[in-house]
Amino acid sequence: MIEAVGLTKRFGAKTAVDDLSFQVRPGAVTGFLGPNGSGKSTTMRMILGLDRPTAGHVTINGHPYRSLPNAPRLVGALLDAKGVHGGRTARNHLLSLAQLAGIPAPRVDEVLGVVGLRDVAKRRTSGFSLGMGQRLGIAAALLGDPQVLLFDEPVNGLDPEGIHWVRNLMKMLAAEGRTVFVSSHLMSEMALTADHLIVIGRGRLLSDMSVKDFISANSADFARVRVPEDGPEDRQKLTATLIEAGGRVLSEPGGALRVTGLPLPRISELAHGCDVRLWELSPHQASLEEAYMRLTQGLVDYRSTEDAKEALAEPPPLDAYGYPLGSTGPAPAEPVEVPQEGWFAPPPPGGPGPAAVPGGPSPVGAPAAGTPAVETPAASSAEPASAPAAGTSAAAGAPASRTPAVETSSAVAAGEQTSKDPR
Ligand SMILES: Nc1ncnc2c1ncn2[C@@H]1O[C@H](COP(=O)(O)OP(=O)(O)OP(=O)(O)O)[C@@H](O)[C@H]1O
Repeated sequence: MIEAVGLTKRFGAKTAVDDLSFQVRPGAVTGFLGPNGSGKSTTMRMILGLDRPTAGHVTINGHPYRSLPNAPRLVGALLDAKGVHGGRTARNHLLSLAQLAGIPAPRVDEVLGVVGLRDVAKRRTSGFSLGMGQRLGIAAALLGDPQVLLFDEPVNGLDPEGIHWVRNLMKMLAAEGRTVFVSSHLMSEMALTADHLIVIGRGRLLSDMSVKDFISANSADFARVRVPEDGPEDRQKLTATLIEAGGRVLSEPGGALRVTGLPLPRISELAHGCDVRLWELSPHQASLEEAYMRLTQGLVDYRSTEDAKEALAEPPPLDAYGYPLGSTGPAPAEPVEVPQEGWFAPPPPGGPGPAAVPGGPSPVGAPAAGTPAVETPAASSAEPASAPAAGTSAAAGAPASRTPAVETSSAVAAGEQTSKDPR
């Protein structure tokens, strides 16, 4: 088991790791996630005794790495696959590591076979591709048949077959009772590989829980409801009924409704009660990537100036009609388009306002009594230029008289919304 307590690392004025405490248990793959520069590699380096903590400590099976008897046989790590002498062959590289750790030479050929490099064992590593280098780094980590394994971005540069292989390898190592700690930016891969997640942002712990709990904690599940396309009145009627029953409703560009706050059977009953036929009633849960983006998007240090989410990171608080609070000026001619992002469901009834759901479609507040509050929904992440621009310009506008939320919804209902549904 790896255990960090109050682990902190400063480089001059920069705090790379800030009071981190966590445990990585055996028998499971623990994913280590965080945006670029959040401190993952520094944490791994401290675990391996390569960086000295400024404060706190980290142990492996109760001992700091440097005090472990025969550490190379207990702990294997892939930190930087490029850290190899290019003039050596793959086999000689592993052989030198084996000799330093007192590992018998036949083990070298064994691990070369495991990582699929037997045919190129006698080639100099300077000619290796990125993926071959990663495989060699994994071979080095496996050399001592260790109980504790750390992998920093192991699938970096691997082809799909290689990624699949690493996934199975990690799972197999964990199933054998080993401790497997692996960092990655590939969320789809982590979702398939990891059992547990430790997520950090700017050096601090953001989350420490199972993958399943992480997704439920950081995403809003919703029901997608679709009525026949020839029935816009039915759509309005159903929307009003759902809101009256305590649900929250977003309107999708494709015509479907996203509903939270009501279980699926209740939605079905309510539709039946108001005599509206349904074409679709399906549950939706966010992916790990969506949940991760939702948790970390305010903590990303490096972001492209063309990144659509930049405009969504810290939306200003909005008033009941989707305009920035306290703004004044001429009303826009068109209904307001709100900042949009793919995975957001409406906030739960009585739940947090827009500031608590960064980047989500802005809740437009309670409508006049009896008026359905359909909110403009998520736009395609494949269309980054249009959706945020619309949201940003709306936020930047300074209207004096407000366009009520329901006008936005009726524009959507009438098919005037041009954004595509990302799903
Ligand atoms: N030796 C060093 N000297 C100064 N600053 C450092 C040093 N090592 C890391 N840092 C800084 O510490 C912070 C955390 O870096 P680290 O490499 O641990 O992040 P990371 O989460 O592994 O990033 P990535 O996902 O991009 O690999 C960064 O701001 C980095 O610039």
